[in-house]
Amino acid sequence: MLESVQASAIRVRDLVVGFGRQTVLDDLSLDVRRGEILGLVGASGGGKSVLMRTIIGLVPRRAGTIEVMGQPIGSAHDRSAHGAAGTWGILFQQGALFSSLTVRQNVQFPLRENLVLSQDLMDEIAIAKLEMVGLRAEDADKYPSELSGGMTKRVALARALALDPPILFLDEPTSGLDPIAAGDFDALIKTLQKTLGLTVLMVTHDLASLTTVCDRVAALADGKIVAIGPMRELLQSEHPWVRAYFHGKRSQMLQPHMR
Ligand SMILES: Nc1ncnc2c1ncn2[C@@H]1O[C@H](COP(=O)(O)OP(=O)(O)OP(=O)(O)O)[C@@H](O)[C@H]1O
Repeated sequence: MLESVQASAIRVRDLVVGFGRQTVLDDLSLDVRRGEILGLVGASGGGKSVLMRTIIGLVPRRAGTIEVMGQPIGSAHDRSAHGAAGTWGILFQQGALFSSLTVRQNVQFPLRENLVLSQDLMDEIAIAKLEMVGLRAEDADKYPSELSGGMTKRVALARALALDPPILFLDEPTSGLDPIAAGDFDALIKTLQKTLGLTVLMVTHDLASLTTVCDRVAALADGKIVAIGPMRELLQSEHPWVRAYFHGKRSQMLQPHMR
């Protein structure tokens, strides 16, 4: 396949990240291809969030290089959560909407922070983003406390998409949702990938998401990516942690056909 088709949206090489005497990421390399949804799995405390936070420049690194859309990412702390000029949007684990702001104001927050736009235009953009994630214009004046868990995630997603970023980081997007809401959210991510051409890096423990939404899955163990590929390849991996993760008792109970 042509190099340009396979070009990386995110390229990580020989990354080392640690805190004090603890090394969390140890010579880690990873490519996220443009336009793909890459799922990231790993043990609890294994460094998935640290990897994501390092890619967006929030955590300093000890060694290694990171490029996002061909641009080197510095090790500094000076990046906003929406990336330089909207390079990425982020959906953090808790959704984290501002409770004192309405849905509309939450979605407009990155616009206010990064651009100078008229209120009318910002209102138009907010409604367009809400509709994009399956919410109605009527929801715009609600406060976060008036939303269901699924709606909260959708508003957080609309906010992450406010600046039309080419890359989306999702940290356990379906955690806390019932299986139907989780399935709907997965379908939404897939639709956004197709319609907007988004590249998505998604930390998830949700086996259904890994199977149905992710083009490839990467497994993080011992501070490195120990396996990467389509789900069917991960299921064949001989790596002990990957085997334990996908073929352990709990996984088998949930997905008997995966054996
Ligand atoms: N700012 C920090 N200072 C010190 N140690 C940290 C910091 N951030 C993360 N760590 C440590 O790095 C390790 C990896 O944490 P991380 O949050 O990336 O795990 P994770 O794989 O995302 O886990 P989970 O699936 O439970 O969310 C943990 O041991 C954690 O205590």
